[in-house]
Amino acid sequence: MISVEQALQLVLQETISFKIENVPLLQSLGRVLAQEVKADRDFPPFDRVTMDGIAINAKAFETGTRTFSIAQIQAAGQPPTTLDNPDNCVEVMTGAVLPVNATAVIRYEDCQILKELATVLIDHVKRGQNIHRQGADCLAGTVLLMPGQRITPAMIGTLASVGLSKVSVFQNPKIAICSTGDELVEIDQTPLPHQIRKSNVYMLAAALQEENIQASLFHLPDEPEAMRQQLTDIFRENEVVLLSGAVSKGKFDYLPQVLEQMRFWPIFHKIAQKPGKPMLFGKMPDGPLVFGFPGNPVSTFVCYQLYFKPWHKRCLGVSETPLWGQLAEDVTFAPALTYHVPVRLKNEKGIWKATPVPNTGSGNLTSILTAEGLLTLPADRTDFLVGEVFPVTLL
Ligand SMILES: Nc1nc2c(c(=O)[nH]1)N[C@H]1C(S)=C(S)[C@@H](COP(=O)(O)OP(=O)(O)OC[C@H]3O[C@@H](n4cnc5c(N)ncnc54)[C@H](O)[C@@H]3O)O[C@H]1N2
Ligand code: MOO
Ligand SMILES: [Mg+2]
Repeated sequence: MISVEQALQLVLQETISFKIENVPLLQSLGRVLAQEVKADRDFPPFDRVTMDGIAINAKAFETGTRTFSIAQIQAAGQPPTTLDNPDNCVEVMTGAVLPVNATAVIRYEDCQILKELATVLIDHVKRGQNIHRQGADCLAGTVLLMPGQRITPAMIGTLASVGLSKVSVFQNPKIAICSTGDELVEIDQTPLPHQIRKSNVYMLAAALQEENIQASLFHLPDEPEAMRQQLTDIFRENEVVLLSGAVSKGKFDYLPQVLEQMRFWPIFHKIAQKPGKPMLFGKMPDGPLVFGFPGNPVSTFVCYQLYFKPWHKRCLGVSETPLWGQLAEDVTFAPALTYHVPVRLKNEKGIWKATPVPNTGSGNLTSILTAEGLLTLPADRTDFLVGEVFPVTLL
């Protein structure tokens, strides 16, 4: 059995290159950028007036002029006028181009305007005041965004500013999610007393939806030949297959043996962890990558979070910032397994305090309803004390 660290490393070694597609700007929200984005011009592209008021040549103020003749009015969106006499001023609006020869802008609140004359009421005027200088934010050619960034509303604003009506984003792989097990019925059916409704596949589909991936859902019966036939079709059509269940030691856990008959290339089966010990991972020759998550709902969910998600991020080039949480209660866990404890998280003065949620085992889906993260406690210890710090994965 391999360790959590080894398992993660083996999963991350199997990254694949996603195709790139061009989508209309607004459809790129939440997708991952696949192109470098540079400023197409200086930002701001001209000396921009930042207050409504009058533009003057500051030299005239310095030599004692206080009252200026209003020569023109300049709105935003107009080409710049020229201040050809230092005794004149131009009324300028926020967003307007600074008139040629003007070197300072004085707010209307600091002037008195009477007919065609503007008198400055303040004693100090600094050259460059209320002017956003051309290129002050960035110069043309500056790299603003890099591939691997998830597109946010603020980024949409930047993409719009540089004129990208279409954006290159990574295409997601075709993913299938398969439930297994004859005890499962569809969610719109009334289960018999010995049956349960499928939940894992919906949980996985929803988690993928958060990543903007629409997966197709399948169900495999506990019958090897039918399982093999269905998998043949699923493997032909998909680049990644997420399976839930049938990977442990039960008489009807046919998945490992069926996959073996199909020339599946196992990379690992079983990880020294709880939950999720029987996880299976490998690939089909010239076919999809296969994540075989253990069927217990919490195990499926935890393995998705700890192995699929980092794999997906790595494929997209999305960087991850490791997070740490401080145990808020003592925990004892004797087995020589890494223990992923579902925790509630509370930030106290910049430190994430992690409180384990009551947990009755990995069959209990409701135990992770209140959890906000998983605190990963190492396999080589039994007692974990309040105040100790461990890696956290946000859920
Ligand atoms: N003798 C041993 N038995 C078990 C071991 C072991 O090491 N030795 N490991 C246990 C652990 S840990 C886990 S986790 C489970 C994993 O089992 P499987 O991957 O084989 O999954 P199943 O047996 O098919 O199902 C387990 C459990 O989960 C329910 N399930 C499955 N799929 C769904 C679904 N789509 N929606 C809702 N619930 C689902 C299923 O009904 C079972 O209750 O094995 C332990 N056993
Ligand atoms: O590890 Mo199993 O994943 O505890 O239920
Ligand atoms: Mg089983």
